[in-house]
Amino acid sequence: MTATTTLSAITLRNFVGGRFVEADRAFEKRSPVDGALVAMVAEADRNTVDSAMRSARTALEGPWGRTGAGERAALLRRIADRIDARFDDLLAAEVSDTGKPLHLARGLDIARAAANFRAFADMMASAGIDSYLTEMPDGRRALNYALRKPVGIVGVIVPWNLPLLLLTWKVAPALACGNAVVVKPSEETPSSATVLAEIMAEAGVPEGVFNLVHGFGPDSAGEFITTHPDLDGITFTGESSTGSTIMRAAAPYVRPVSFELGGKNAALVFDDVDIDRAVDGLTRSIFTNTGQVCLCTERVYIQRPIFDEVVARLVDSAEALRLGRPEDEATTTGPLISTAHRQKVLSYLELARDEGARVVTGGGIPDLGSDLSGGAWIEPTLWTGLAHNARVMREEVFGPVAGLIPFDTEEEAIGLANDTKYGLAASVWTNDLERGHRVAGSMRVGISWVNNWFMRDLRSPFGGAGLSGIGREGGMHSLAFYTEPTNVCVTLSDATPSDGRQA
Ligand SMILES: NC(=O)C1=CN([C@@H]2O[C@H](COP(=O)(O)OP(=O)(O)OC[C@H]3O[C@@H](n4cnc5c(N)ncnc54)[C@H](O)[C@@H]3O)[C@@H](O)[C@H]2O)C=CC1
Ligand SMILES: O=C(O)/C=C/C=C(\O)C(=O)O
Repeated sequence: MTATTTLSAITLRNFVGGRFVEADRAFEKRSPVDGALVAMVAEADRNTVDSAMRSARTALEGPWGRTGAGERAALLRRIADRIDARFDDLLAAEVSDTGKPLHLARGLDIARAAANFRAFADMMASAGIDSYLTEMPDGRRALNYALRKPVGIVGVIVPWNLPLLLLTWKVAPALACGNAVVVKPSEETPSSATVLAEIMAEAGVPEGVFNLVHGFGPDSAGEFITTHPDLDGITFTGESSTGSTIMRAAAPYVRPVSFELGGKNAALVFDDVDIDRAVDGLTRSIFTNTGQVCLCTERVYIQRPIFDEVVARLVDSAEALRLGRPEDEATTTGPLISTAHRQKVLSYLELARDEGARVVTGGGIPDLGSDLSGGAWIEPTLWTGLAHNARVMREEVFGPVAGLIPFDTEEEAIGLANDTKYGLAASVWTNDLERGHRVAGSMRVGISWVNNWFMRDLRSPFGGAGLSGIGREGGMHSLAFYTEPTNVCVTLSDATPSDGRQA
């Protein structure tokens, strides 16, 4: 993506204080399908971010700061209804930015955006509060209860892989809890967030509660948000090293952060498994969204007696994937997000070869004809023959790739899967229920699936251990992050001394 000063064709603007505003600079968003220009995007400068922060503060100090949970839940439902009404606009926006297949964006990204608002509306409307009847040793009694208050202004910074899904996963609970937000989508995916800003206005979200600023990370909108003195908390999804940078920005102000970062997720395939089911699940877990989901599998450990068969079946599945234009219903797999990201993925494929991998399918740039030659296409790729400690088996690639490694015993497989600095997700494939529970429970990760992948319950904790993040979101975990409790302790009865006098 290139920065430019051409302003005449700006199509996507920043949304501050309830209206779209002008900017002095703009950048191009190009399609990863064929390199065509998708939009000129207004880049927010420091003043625009300042103004977003002021609008957010004004909203918090106004009627928004006094809304009840029921009122906010009703607002979230109106937003969800508007997402349904603008479904096709969101779909078009998401697909033109990412190049992902229409059916994927329809079934996953846009559907989840509405579901995120409805789920947190339900949770907020029905959530109780912490309360304790306290009995002191001397006989005094009190009622403790914790009021849930908004954190304040929350900076929401999200990546390009599941743009609307991840944005709404954070905005929905933040608004449910009464916060105001300043959000920055990735520079690669500005479109669906802009439609969401329109939806916020249509649904009646008060001015200043939802602010959208476009731009990059360092020395741009991302940095201006995370270093802003008036910010109260940061929620971020993206690369682990960006998480470190944002943590440093948060440190001087001791701001709460919630991070969902990278992964190097393992799948463990035992020889008692139903191979059809495992191959189907692994194919999805390696290649969905062209491998650009933080939960995707990049390491597959397969028990030795079925290793050759599973490898052959996975190769067949990878070769059956159809790369092509998103609007073609037969397309299973889109491009990577950009040619810059493809360069990174290709450098890992080169590294795999240098480290001694045997590439069993894929490994390069496909020839999809001259129409698509300007896109960020890459072949679904699998390799074998690498030791578990090879660099490419330890670092996140974030593409449609995986390394396949045999193992002998359950203990060995658990050790291999857990031998990583990441700790986001794992999947276990077995027909032995006891083993499924045992192995899934011993994974050092935030989410561990047995015989499935990416089946989500929005009430469950979501996040990662180690380099994969800090904290959890989802259900009550989101309500905990997006609120600041004030515990109130009220005396119910004073102590009664043993001789009967009042204390
Ligand atoms: N969920 C995940 O695990 C993801 C991992 N990645 C990996 O990260 C690599 C880089 O992709 P990026 O989109 O550049 O990820 P990133 O982590 O740099 O960007 C994510 C978001 O953070 C913003 N950002 C970047 N630097 C920032 C800073 N210093 N302060 C505040 N905001 C900042 C970006 O503008 C974007 O909105 C990819 O090649 C991929 O391997 C990318 C996206 C998601
Ligand atoms: O289901 C979710 O809430 C999130 C899924 C994926 C990511 O967080 C990611 O790919 O970054």
